[in-house]
This record gives sequence, structure tokens and C-alpha cells, in this order.
Amino acid sequence: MKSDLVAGIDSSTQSTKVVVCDADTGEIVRTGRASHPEGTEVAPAAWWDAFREATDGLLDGVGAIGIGGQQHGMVTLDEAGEVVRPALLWNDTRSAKAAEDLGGELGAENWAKSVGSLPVASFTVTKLRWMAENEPELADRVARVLLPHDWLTWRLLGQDAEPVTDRGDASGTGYFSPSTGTYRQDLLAHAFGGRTPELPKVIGPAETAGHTPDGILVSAGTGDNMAAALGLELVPGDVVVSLGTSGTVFGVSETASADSSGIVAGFADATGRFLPLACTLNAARVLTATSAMLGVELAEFDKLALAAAPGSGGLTFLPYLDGERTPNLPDAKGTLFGLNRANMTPENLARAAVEGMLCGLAAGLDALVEQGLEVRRVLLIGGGAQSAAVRAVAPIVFGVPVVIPEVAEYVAVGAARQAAWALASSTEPPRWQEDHGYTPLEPTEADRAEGHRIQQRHLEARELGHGISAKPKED
Ligand SMILES: Nc1ncnc2c1ncn2[C@@H]1O[C@H](COP(=O)(O)OP(=O)(O)O)[C@@H](O)[C@H]1O
Ligand SMILES: O=C(CO)[C@@H](O)[C@H](O)COP(=O)(O)O
Repeated sequence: MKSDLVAGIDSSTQSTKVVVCDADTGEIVRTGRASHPEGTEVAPAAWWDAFREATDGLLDGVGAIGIGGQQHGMVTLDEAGEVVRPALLWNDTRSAKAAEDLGGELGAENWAKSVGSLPVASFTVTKLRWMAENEPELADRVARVLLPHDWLTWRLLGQDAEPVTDRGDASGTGYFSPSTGTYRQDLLAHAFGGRTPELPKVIGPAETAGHTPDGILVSAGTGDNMAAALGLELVPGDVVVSLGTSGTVFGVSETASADSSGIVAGFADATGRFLPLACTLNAARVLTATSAMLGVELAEFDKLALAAAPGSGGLTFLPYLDGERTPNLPDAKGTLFGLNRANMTPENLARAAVEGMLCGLAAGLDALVEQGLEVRRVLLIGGGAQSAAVRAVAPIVFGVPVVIPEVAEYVAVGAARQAAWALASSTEPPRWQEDHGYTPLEPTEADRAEGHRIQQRHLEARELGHGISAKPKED
């Protein structure tokens, strides 16, 4: 008997990626891709165009489809369902002051307790405050607020459908409580100048959002990091480091987290559990920007970085090229420390870029451990994980075994797995991965010591350059 096919979509910052999988085994049978426009402010129609281009000719025989989308983006609609202004994306930092104000008005402890996270410029709630203050006439027209994946799901269903979301993506808004699974309308109204736009209905992990006009079942969808966790069939002890436009480090947990330092965001996952996560604004693009500066292709950049010794001859690169989110320095610029005539080589600079990018995530990993997350090994995914230099340096900087799962678009795979789950309407999602089964890259004792030194220098440079404490504060 021919089994059903399911499609998963990853509508992330730089592109839309599609996988079509066998619903029983997860085997990937077709893939597609289309680029998104540059910029941190994007018309949602561009995601729809990219969806259509990426799925062109791929959906024959597909019984269900799920969408994983970049988190946090603010999509505002008027009464007629028309977009009020281009969406502000997670990496748009114009709402930094609004974030600071909201933090001050309600207090860090309060935010952490209410929604599991502190509002930083990435979060939807801060973008709404920015809009209320800077575009009040447009804000008055907003009848509904959606996230990128909510909007795409709704567009797929047809505009008479009721907009839906899931608890994973909702947990990145700043007005949803992951622990109670309900919206905090009071926080939304507080941020948005008393306005109370409609929000999408939060449906369960295996619920059906509806059907496309062609009769394809559409699942709830979720945020891209939650979809990656679903695609990797993440279990406790496995921590993901994803190197896309953003760098993220996260793991699954049975309990909600509430980090009032703001380093760890206490998100929900796409299965009913939780997904504590730390996110940097600067990941794979640090590598592409540095290789462009050095005038070399990425393969040559890798060779340069691998030719330098660990520690980059004493160079420390704080790669805050697009500002930074963790640590919360939205206006920061990149800084290179420790130059002398002997160490100013392309090799050291390439390696310092890799080490600097990974050190930001190692600090996030430490914060997750402080929140009680078990870390047995790191699974390295995303575009940047294709770099040979990143693969070699990661075990040194993280100090734990690093596994590189077979190259695949795990966000799209997770969205497809959610679609298969909704199609089967089973209690548990289908098992697709036996085990990652790949030989971990184990750091030696000497690697761990070197990694510790590199990380210490990174934290000291942070303190020197940006006046922030190198060590987490004691309570
Ligand atoms: N071999 C490589 N070395 C370094 N960076 C790479 C490599 N291959 C792809 N990338 C980078 O990965 C990024 C895309 O990763 P991806 O996970 O698809 O991002 P996103 O999901 O944010 O759109 C791009 O910036 C791309 O240049
Ligand atoms: O803001 C976050 C996580 O909180 C980002 O991880 C976005 O979800 C964008 O993801 P990528 O496009 O980098 O995959």
C-alpha cells in the first residue's frame, strides 16, 4: 500500500525550505528552496511568494503540511485582514528602548514569572510598544496580531479560516504564559497603549488547523527552533546548537524555566513540554562576513581557520556585527581584541571569528546548565554547521561531545513530522529517527582546558569592551 506523503516548511530569516517526507518513515523524497528578501522589515507577501516558489511542483500526493517559521516577527492585520505595515522581524532592534521600558515598568522577576522570559528587542511585545509610540495611527488600525508562521498557516487555509498558532511559537511573543498555556491579555494591552487586538487561537501539538482549498490537512505549525527540536526528536541530555542567521542553544525540559537574568528564554516546545533557549543575533553571517572581508570563499575560510592554533594567537573577536541579543547589547558593534604584529594573520582572524561566534553560544549553554538543563552532548545544526572549521572548534569551545547529525533541514523535517502526527491523529508523533548514531567528536582534557581559556578571554573582552559583568551575578 502506498503511504501518505507529508510536507514540512521552514520559513526562516533568509529563505523558505521544503521537505516532502514519507509519513511513516520520515524518508525525505523531495526538497525545495526559495530566498527571502534582505532586511529586518519584510512584507509577509514575500514569504508567501517564497512558499509558492519553493513548493512549486512538490505537493503532488501530499496529505498534510506543517509550517515552522522564524520566531517573534510582528505581523499586524486590519479589520479586513490586510497587512497594516511590513512585519518587523526578530532581528530588528529598533524596539530596544521599548524593551528596556517594559522591563523597567513591570520588573524582571515579574516578566520571568508571567511569561518565562524578559522582553528583549526580538520579542513581539516590544515591537507592539514601539509601534504604539512611533506609529500610533497605524497601531489604531491593528485588529489582529500574528507571528510569521501563524500568518502563513492562515494564508494556506484561506482567509475565511480562523487564525491559529501553537504554544511553542506563542511563547516567544511576551504575552503568553508557557506554564499556564494562556495569553496574558493584560500584558498585551499594557504594551500596546491599551489596544487589545485579536490573537490567534492556540491549538494542541497534534491538532489540525484546517484544510487547504485543495484538501491538504494543515497542522498547527510552530516556531523554527521548536520545529527543529521536533525534527531531531530531542530527548533530555541532548542540547541543540543551531547556527543559522541566529545562533540558538536549547534543550527540552519537563519544567518551565523563568530566568530573571534574561539570558535564557523560557519557551514552550511543540510537544507539550518546554524549550529553554538562549539566542544570539550573530551566527553564520559572522563566518560569511569574515570570509568576504578576507576575500575568500567559505571553503578557503575554513582552511585558514584550521591552519591557526586554538586561541587564534591571542585574538578575541566579539562578533556583534548586527548588535547583540545575548548578551543584551542591541546597539553593540563588533570588536577585535589582542592584535599585535605577529598575530595579525588571515588565519588567526578566521579562527577568531569561529571561536567568537561559538563562545557566545557557550555562554548560553552555561546559562542553560544554571537553569538546571542536563547537557550530555551537543547536536550541531543549521547552515553554519556545514563549516569544517566550526565542526573542529565546537568540541573545544563547548567542552562536551559534539554530534553532527546527517545534513538535513531539521526545521522543515520537524514541521513535516508535526503534519504526519496530525494526519495520524495519534497520541505520540511518529518515530522517524532511530538514533543520531553518529560518532561524537569528543574533546580531550587538553581541548577542554584550551576551550576554557578561550571562553575566559571572550568573557573578559566582553567586560572590557561593553562594561558588562563577565560572570553571572550571584542572587
Ligand atoms: N559551509 C558553510 N560555512 C559557513 N556558513 C555557511 C556554510 N553553508 C551555509 N552557510 C551559511 O548559513 C546561513 C544559512 O543557514 P540557515 O540555517 O539556512 O539560516 P536561516 O534558517 O536563518 O535562514 C547562511 O548565512 C549561509 O551563508
Ligand atoms: O529569535 C529567534 C529565537 O528566539 C531566532 O532563532 C529566530 O527564530 C530566527 O531563526 P533563524 O532564521 O536564525 O533560524
